[in-house]
Amino acid sequence: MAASFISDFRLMWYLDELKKNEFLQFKQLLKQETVQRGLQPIPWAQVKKAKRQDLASLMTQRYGEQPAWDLALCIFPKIHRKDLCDKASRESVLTSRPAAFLSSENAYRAHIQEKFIRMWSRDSFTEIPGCFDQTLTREEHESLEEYFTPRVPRRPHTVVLRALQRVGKTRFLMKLMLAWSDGTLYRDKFSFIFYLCCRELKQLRVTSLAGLISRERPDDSVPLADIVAQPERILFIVDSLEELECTLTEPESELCRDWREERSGKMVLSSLLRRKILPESALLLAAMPMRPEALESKLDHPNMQELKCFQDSHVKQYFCCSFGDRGRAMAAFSWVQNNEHLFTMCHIPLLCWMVCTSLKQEMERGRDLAATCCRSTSVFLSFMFQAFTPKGATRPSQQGQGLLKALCSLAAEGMWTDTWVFGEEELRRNGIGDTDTPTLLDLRLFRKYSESGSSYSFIHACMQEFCAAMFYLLDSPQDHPSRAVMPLEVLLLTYFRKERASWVFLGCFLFGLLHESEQQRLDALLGMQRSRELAPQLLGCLRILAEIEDPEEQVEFLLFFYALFEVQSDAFASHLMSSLREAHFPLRERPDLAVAAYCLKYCCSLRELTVSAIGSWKWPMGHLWRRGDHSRHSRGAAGDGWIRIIQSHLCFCRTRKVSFSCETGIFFEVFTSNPNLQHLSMTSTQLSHDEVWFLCSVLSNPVCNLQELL
Ligand SMILES: Nc1ncnc2c1ncn2[C@@H]1O[C@H](COP(=O)(O)OP(=O)(O)OP(=O)(O)O)[C@@H](O)[C@H]1O
Repeated sequence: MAASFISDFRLMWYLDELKKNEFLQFKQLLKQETVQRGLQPIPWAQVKKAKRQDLASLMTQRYGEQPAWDLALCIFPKIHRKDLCDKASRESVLTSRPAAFLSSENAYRAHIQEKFIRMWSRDSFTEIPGCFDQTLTREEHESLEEYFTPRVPRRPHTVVLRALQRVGKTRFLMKLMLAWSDGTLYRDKFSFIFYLCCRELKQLRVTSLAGLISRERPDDSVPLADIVAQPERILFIVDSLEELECTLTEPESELCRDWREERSGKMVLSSLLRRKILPESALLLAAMPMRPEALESKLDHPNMQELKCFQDSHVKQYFCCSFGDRGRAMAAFSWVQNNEHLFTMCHIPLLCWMVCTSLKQEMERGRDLAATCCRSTSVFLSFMFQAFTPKGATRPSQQGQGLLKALCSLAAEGMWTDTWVFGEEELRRNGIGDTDTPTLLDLRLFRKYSESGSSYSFIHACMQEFCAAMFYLLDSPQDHPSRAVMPLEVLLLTYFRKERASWVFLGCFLFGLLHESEQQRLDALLGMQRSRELAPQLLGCLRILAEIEDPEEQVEFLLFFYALFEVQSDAFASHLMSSLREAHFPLRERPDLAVAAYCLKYCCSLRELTVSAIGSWKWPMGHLWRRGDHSRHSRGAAGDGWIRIIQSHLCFCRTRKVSFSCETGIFFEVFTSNPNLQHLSMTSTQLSHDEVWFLCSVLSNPVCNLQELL
């Protein structure tokens, strides 16, 4: 855009930004200001009736372009619109730059646009045309603008976007880059935005910040030194921070002090994040919530944000678009919505795609979803079955079964060696040949880890966990090519003791595969009947765990509960749970409630129960109770239903000691129906005013037999 064009219309554009009352004040102050400066005032009658465009012309004609502009800049702060002066000074930096600078900037923007459009289409099999596109929504746009609006004057900005794995962080950053490259975002804020992906950075043994920037610039007509001379106009985006395992605790002496200094990729990044190089630049980091640990304390006043990419409405929209047929889509959606586990899964786009793919195919084959897709294990099994069964066949070919076996072997090795990205050697060791990788990519089980190189990962960590669980049904760990792979008993202990943070669903999948209704599908998929042999062994391990002394120290109850929930065997659950005397578990997300409700039903000998509600999940206390109307209960949210089920289980059990450390008193009501409950601990519980009222009313209830309240 020509600079002269901008200056001709500049005053009018700025006056356009004023609200009606601000524009009136501007006119009043214009009169005073011209008098004070000894300038000849414009007749008030003309000023009074002038619209914004007219006033801009009157001022420019009477005083000349620059003096008219200076007058306006002096008036804006007086009407509390200093932001317009700030905007003007930012723009003047932009327009005063030499033509070479502007053309280099434009070339860079064009390069970014091309690069990110290419990246977008590379990994887009989950995308639904016309459903989610490359444009930022209005809300996304507003929050991104807000992130870099000064909160603390003169402090450089560091924003951290946290979100779970595969939730769509990179996708969001791609949209940001595209919006910036076409001039709709941060136009006045940043001349350059550099996107650094830790996945790629990890592969660089030696580099410098200069090197990282140069990799991205197609034209070097402007020396790099000129670009970094204005660091406040640069934004660095760092994606997948957790990949680099950058602890940000490296000794200061090892960090770079200059953007040209060479170090490992990790050290250069650490120097940038710890503000040793280009400290005035802005930073936007995307990372998983807890990785690296205590990130917040290691950065300079970071603005921590949670990225919510795929919400309930998106899940619904995704179902509608991917099914095509609205009736079927809505049937499948309401089926999923009533299943806490599947619905939670669907908030990760990739898993939502997987759920839709499985449900759609099961529905097309006329199968009952309640029988084929009711738990996470069954959905994964459906997906696998469909992926490996050729069109028109009823079961996988022998060759397919061989590949599946190799895939499961790879997954098991990955779990034990904490590997999520596999190179050619690991693939070959586990029996996956060069010709198999395109098949696995086609089946959407694998994805290429980075554009360059030949490393692969499962499409989602859950998929790796599922395949690892299947390995134990397929093969004997002693025969695995890697000695790291341990026997089943060790796996279960490791899982239930939560010794490995990255093992989230492994144990659940293992037990889920034992479910009666999976057996036949599993036999057909694997071409053998090992699951029946394994069942007693697995259940025996669970029994040992349930009977150990001091269980709280030894196992994570909730994981144990989840495993039982996946098996869904009443006989087994009651056998294991009926002797359980203590249970201690946190409730973090909505599915935890369903699982706890299922298991507590069988805990008839429970003596002590500790339930803590942690995390940001909002407890629906408001639905359950309103002061002055204790009898009315609304069951709006699905979670309310589970709370009521838990309450009703607690009503019947002989629990005497109930140690609650909830953030709210959602279970208080049980004290009004079960006199066996005699002890309540609420240390570190913070009750709202309403909840205190509720507790008082519970305590005065004749059925309440509380003897001890801590
Ligand atoms: N709105 C969406 N609609 C459809 N698919 C999506 C959407 N958002 C993300 N995806 C898909 O989900 C997958 C993961 O997305 P993305 O790589 O952006 O997530 P991430 O959080 O950056 O992952 P990671 O944790 O591996 O860094 C990709 O295959 C992407 O195409």
